[in-house]
This record gives sequence, C-alpha cells and structure tokens, in this order.
Amino acid sequence: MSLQVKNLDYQIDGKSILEQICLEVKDGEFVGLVGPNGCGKSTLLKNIYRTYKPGRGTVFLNEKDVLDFSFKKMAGEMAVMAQENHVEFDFEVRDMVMFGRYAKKKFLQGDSAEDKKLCEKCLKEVGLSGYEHRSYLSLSGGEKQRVLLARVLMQESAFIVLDEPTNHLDVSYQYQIMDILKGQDVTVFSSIHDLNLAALYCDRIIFMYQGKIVDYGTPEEVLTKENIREYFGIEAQITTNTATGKRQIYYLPGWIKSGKRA
Ligand SMILES: Nc1ncnc2c1ncn2[C@@H]1O[C@H](COP(=O)(O)OP(=O)(O)OP(=O)(O)O)[C@@H](O)[C@H]1O
Repeated sequence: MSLQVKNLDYQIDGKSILEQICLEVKDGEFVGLVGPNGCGKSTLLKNIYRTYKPGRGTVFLNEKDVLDFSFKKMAGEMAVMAQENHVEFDFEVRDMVMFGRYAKKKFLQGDSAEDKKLCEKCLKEVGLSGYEHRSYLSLSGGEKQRVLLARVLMQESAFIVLDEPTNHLDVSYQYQIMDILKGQDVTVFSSIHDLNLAALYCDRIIFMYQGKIVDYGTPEEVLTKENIREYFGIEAQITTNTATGKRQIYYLPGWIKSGKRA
C-alpha cells in the first residue's frame, strides 16, 4: 500500500498551517515525520486519515483519492493511532481492541472465534495479556497507548498511520512498540519526536518546519547537525552507534557553546 500527498494546503481560521505538502511513502516503507512542536505534523496526519479535508491538494492511497473511500473501506485500508483518543464511555480492554475488526464485519455480526484469538494475540504482542476485562479508563497512559496499538494491529490493514506512538511509554515499551511496528509486513507513516528512535527504525524521514517539508531522505541524510540546529535550535553531536550501526544523536545544552554553565 502506497501513500502520495500532492500539493496539499490546509488552513485553520484563515491561518495557513500546511503549505504545498508533497510526499510519498512507498509500499512496505517505514517513514517517519519529524519536526518541532507546532510545525504541523498532526495536522498533516489528520488530512491523511481524513479527520480534516485539505483546502487544496489530494491524498492518494494506492493512487486512489482517499476522499472517494467510504469510511468502512478506509478503515479496511488504513489503521490509525491518533494522538488524542478521548473515550467518552468506558469499555473493557477487549472491546476496545475488538473495535479494530469493524471494517471486516457485516452489520451486527458478532465476534468470531478467530477474532477472539487474534485479539488475544494482539494484546499479548503489546504486553497486555490478562487485561481483557480491565476497564479502559482505569489504565495508565502507557497501558492505554498499548491497547490502542493492539487495536491498530487487530485491523490487519496494509497501511498504518501513527501520531507519536511512543508518547507516554517508558523506554522499554518505546523500543518494544517500534519493534512490533517494524516487524509488521505493512507500510508505516508515523510522526516521531525522538530522533534517535527515528534514526533506528525509519527507512526514510520527512522533516517538517513551519508547515512545510524542508528535507527528506534516509536518517543519515536528514538527521544532520545542521538540520537539528536550524529547525530545533539545539546543538548536537552525531556519531554512529557501534551496536546498531545507526545514527546516535547527543544533544548539547547552550552553555557548552558559551562555555558558561547556567
Ligand atoms: N484547531 C486548531 N485551531 C487553531 N490552531 C490550530 C488548531 N489545530 C492546530 N493548530 C495550530 O496548527 C499548528 C500545527 O499544529 P500541529 O498539532 O499539527 O503540530 P505538531 O507538529 O503536531 O505539534 P506537536 O509536535 O506539538 O504535536 C500549531 O501552531 C497549532 O497551534
């Protein structure tokens, strides 16, 4: 499953939030979206998963305009883990995960033995076996995040879009979740704050700044000292991690440059 965004603009209350966005995620790629707070990552993802309708431009999934998909068809093609997941009513964890099967069911069709087995497998994969009957609202932030990932896996879609999937997670689950995503035979497009995680897991990275794409390429091409200084305003030291062979970024406080510690 491939994604193409062509000439996308988006405004909120007359203010331009996204400008001339063009990007491509090829079938089977794991592409990260990085950039400072407020640069437009979530807004771009919302345009892709249709919470927002572009002011101009088009989002294509396998060369078809996403606006032509029915909601059910869309749910079958694309699984989404958004940043805000307000749940008004409480549900058991098992039900939250089962919602991922919506696109695969007929009206009022119940859960099959296969669905139940898959639900157990997905919960196990995110480290939540035994949580089936817990109330979703009683979970910690990290546990909720993992339930939402289990729901995404339950959808068995060929394309997964995630907005900051490692938010709320402790360091061990951050890596576990990224490993799970990387191990899926699907296309992944995800915003990621942690540039070291992006360097480790992404095939390509798209760098955003002030509503525009300012760079894209492999982690080695994009995660440079210059880009980090220019767009995040922080100095960095970059090495190659000898264990992973990937970029390792160390951030440097301002006083290193001035020589005066605060
Ligand atoms: N509903 C809204 N009304 C007004 N401004 C908005 C709205 N939603 C987003 N914005 C603004 O659009 C800009 C982009 O926001 P967005 O959430 O897409 O950024 P982001 O890159 O995902 O940020 P973060 O890294 O902090 O999650 C920000 O300046 C934000 O304040």
